[in-house]
This record gives sequence, structure tokens and C-alpha cells, in this order.
Amino acid sequence: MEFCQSVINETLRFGNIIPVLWRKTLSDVYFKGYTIPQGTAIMTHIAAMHLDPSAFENPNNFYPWRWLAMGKSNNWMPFGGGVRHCCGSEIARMEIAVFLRYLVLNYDWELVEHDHPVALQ
Ligand code: HEM
Repeated sequence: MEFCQSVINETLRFGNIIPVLWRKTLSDVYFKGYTIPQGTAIMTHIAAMHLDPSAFENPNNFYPWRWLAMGKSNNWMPFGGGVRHCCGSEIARMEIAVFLRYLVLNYDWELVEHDHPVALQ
């Protein structure tokens, strides 16, 4: 079950179903020497976080085992965060787990190209 959760984490990191989130500043914000005026649209690029090599080693490789070693990561937020955090995240995780179990138990799997690891590109 722990590995199944790692596969789900990695799928959500790699798949980036929702790549960006939008917010609007409600007041002037001072950040790293910049002033962001009230009313500015802010795009949070979750996909860029998920594929950032400083946060995830070899980010373009689908590697569920990273989660066994890493546990959690503050750079992983496929369900958003804060007050607007996805309220369906747990049921979504459960649905994915049921779907994965069905796929694994009911089908035989083989790599199409044996020497070709799964990677983006
Ligand atoms: C893998 C599947 C899913 C992903 C990746 C996902 C992702 C997200 C993200 C990123 C947000 C935050 C949007 C924002 O901050 O602007 C969100 C919000 C939300 N999600 Fe999901 N979601 C998933 C499945 C579900 C499911 C299954 C449900 C309902 C059963 C659901 C219901 C909602 C609702 C109602 C919100 C709005 C929460 C609010 O604004 O207070 N989501 N989701």
C-alpha cells in the first residue's frame, strides 16, 4: 500500500493535471525586493515546481521509489494548498488506488521498449 501511494504521488507530480493556479493580491505585497501592487494576478506554476531539479532529482524520470526515501515534500502540491486546498484530494487518491489495483490485477504488463526508461520528452 505504501508503494501504491508512492506511485500516486509520482503520477500526480509527473502528470501535472492542473499545471498552474491563479491568485490575486488583496493588498500590496513586498517580496524579495519587489513590490507587487494590490489587484495583481499571480500565477503559481505547480508544474514548474514539480519538475524543478533542485526539488526532485532527475525530475523528468518517473521514479515512484523517490517517495519511499523522501516521504513528503513542500514542493509537491498537485491539490493546491491553504484555504482553497482541494477538498476532494482524499477521495481522488482512493479512486486512483482502486483504479491502479484493477489495472495491475486484471492485465499482464510488459514494456514496449525494454531499454527505454519512462521519461518526459
Ligand atoms: C487527481 C484529481 C484532482 C486534482 C489534481 C485536483 C486538484 C485541485 C486543485 C489544485 C485545487 C485548488 C484550486 C485552486 O487553488 O485554485 C482543487 C480544488 C477543488 N477540488 Fe480538486 N482535484 C482533484 C480531484 C477532485 C475531486 C475528486 C473532487 C470532488 C469530489 C474535487 C473537488 C474540488 C473542489 C470542490 C475544489 C475547490 C475548493 C475550494 O476552492 O475551496 N477535486 N482541486
